[in-house]
Amino acid sequence: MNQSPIIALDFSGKKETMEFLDLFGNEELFVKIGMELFYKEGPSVISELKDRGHDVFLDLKLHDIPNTVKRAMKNLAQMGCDLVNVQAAGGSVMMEAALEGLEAGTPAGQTRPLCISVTQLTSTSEEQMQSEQLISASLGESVIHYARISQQAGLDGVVCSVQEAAMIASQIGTGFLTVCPGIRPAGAAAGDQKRVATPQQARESGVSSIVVGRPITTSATPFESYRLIKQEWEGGQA
Ligand SMILES: O=c1ccn([C@@H]2O[C@H](COP(=O)(O)O)[C@@H](O)[C@H]2O)c(=O)[nH]1
Repeated sequence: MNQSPIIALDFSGKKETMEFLDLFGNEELFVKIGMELFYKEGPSVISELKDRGHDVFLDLKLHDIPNTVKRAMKNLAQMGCDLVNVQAAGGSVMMEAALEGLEAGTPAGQTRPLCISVTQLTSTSEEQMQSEQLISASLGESVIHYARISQQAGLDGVVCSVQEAAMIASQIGTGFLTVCPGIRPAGAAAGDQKRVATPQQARESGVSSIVVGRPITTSATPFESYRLIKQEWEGGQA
């Protein structure tokens, strides 16, 4: 998978999104479309981003009965995105159905989008998980459990925080993707994120990919902020 930081394009519409991306010149990016942008603009925003040469993570976090997820994934597979996701809480049968849908919808001669599951949102604290989801395990145990059933269902990886990535790599294997939001350069506001880490901590923890939104999208100089985060993530010169 493309190792560049994944930029979360949490914008209200296509115009604002494309004006933001124009600031990056010809840079080939890995971008993430979430619910806000996709529900406003629909599939056309994916094809426009692909035409611009970007890799696309469609972050809709599907969570429904297996039949519904399978049929939805069949449609998503035809949109040309590179990475999609589901909620692990939907269960292993739902995750298997997601993969069946992706296989069925992928055009002949193309490879299916990678599919990962969300374990515990990076905006969730252990206290909140235990009191609101009534999970008595630790947050780390919950994430590992979800990662394990996701791998058994055939998924390619998980969304988790940097804090759980090394444990997943040691218990499940380094080939299993750990895609980590909640990334904040030192001193940046966490906002609604609870389990945060810097790009350097992400690199040192061996995560597969980082997802970064507001530290880039709300920056006065987005390309410069992206460049610095990428440099810290890669551990070298920009
Ligand atoms: O557990 C999760 C799953 C998804 N996200 C998404 O990542 C970005 C993070 O944006 P920031 O502005 O850097 O906080 C956002 O699009 C979320 O929907 C996540 O944060 N945590």
